[in-house]
Amino acid sequence: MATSADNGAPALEARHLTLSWDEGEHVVARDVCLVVGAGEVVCLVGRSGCGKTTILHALSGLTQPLEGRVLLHGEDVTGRPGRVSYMLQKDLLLPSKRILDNVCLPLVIAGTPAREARAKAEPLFERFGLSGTERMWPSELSGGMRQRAAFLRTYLMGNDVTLLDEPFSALDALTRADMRSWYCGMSRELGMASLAITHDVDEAVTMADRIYVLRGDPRSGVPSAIAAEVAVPRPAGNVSAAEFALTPAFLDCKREVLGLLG
Ligand SMILES: Nc1ncnc2c1ncn2[C@@H]1O[C@H](COP(=O)(O)OP(=O)(O)OP(=O)(O)O)[C@@H](O)[C@H]1O
Repeated sequence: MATSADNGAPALEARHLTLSWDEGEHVVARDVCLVVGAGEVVCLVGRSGCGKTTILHALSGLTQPLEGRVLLHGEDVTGRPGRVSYMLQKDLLLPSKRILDNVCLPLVIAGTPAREARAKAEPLFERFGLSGTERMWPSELSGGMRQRAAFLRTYLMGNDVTLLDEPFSALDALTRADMRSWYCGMSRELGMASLAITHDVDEAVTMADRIYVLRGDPRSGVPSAIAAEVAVPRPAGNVSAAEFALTPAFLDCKREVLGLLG
């Protein structure tokens, strides 16, 4: 696992988080520990309702854990929002703004003059596969292109840790597969630390370097916990995600994760 260059600490670390949505009345997850290094894509998988989003909220600082700490490059940021990027299923592009102005929004909100923000964003359009869309409206773009624009907007927030809450699930199957490959390549290339939650085991094995398996049933009073950490045997060289999905290594890993989910 890669660590940040400056102090050797992981980009993101959760230490013994215990979480609740109602200040301790109902515990959703207990003693959650995980790390994500720079240049890594990590998935957190678990059945619906087991507490994945609750964990992501705590990691983003939107909520305060009952116990435990969240560290960014070794710094305690527990309960402090705004330090990591957060990608949702919906792209949340503003329909009344052209794509260039949409992706510039975080910079403009942070006080960067619009002209300067555009100058910073424009050179990135090609890298994000968005060339030619600068002057277009969100309604003119396909779902995949809109999602790329949302990723560029997130990237411009300047955080090197990104949390993803099932960001591809609103896309059709083919676009979803393309976007996963594209995103993971981009995230690794830029040295970002990405943590994605999903209940789709195929998606997790396709995307991740490592998978944390979350198990429990908080609705029945059984708080979730990390049952295991599984390393994904990523194929060497230029093997496409579709080809990887047909290999024994992929199927073995998928079987292991499904077994752990119970
Ligand atoms: N405000 C709330 N009121 C009642 N129950 C809640 C609230 N917030 C979370 N929960 C409960 O906490 C548990 C965890 O919810 P969470 O959304 O984190 O799960 P999840 O794994 O992300 O689910 P999904 O995959 O369906 O999105 C669920 O059992 C849910 O019912």
